[in-house]
Amino acid sequence: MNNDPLVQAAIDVRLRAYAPYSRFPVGAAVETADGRIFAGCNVENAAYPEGTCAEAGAIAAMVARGGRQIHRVVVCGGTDAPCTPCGGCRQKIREFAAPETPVSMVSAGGTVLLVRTLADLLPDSFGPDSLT
Ligand SMILES: O=c1ccn([C@H]2C[C@H](O)[C@@H](CO)O2)c(=O)[nH]1
Repeated sequence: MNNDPLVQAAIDVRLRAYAPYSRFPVGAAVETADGRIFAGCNVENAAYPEGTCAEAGAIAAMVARGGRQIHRVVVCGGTDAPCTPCGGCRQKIREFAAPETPVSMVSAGGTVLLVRTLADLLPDSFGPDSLT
């Protein structure tokens, strides 16, 4: 087990995922600069491309509560292989996180399988600062 509340949030929310097509439920949790935790799960759709990822749900929940800075991310894919964020989610995290922000991939039991920084996952990225 793991007593990190961010890990537990990702594990718990994964159980609420709606993934009838892929049968691959995912949970994600983000922690903001002020220590708040927001969680999200994947929500699939019969029109497949309309499905949304767990990370997108967690980020939307954060923004809806006024959060703007992600300090940590945890993703739980339920398998013993790390569930790394898809390319689109890496870019979504990039909008609100610094290059050194850790992204941890955990098992359903809370074992940390892999930790990468955002810059590891998305090198030479395009972000808000690129537009100024
Ligand atoms: O980091 C990830 C990887 C995959 N998925 C979802 C998308 C889809 O619903 C299912 C299979 O790809 O897993 C996520 O939510 N987050």
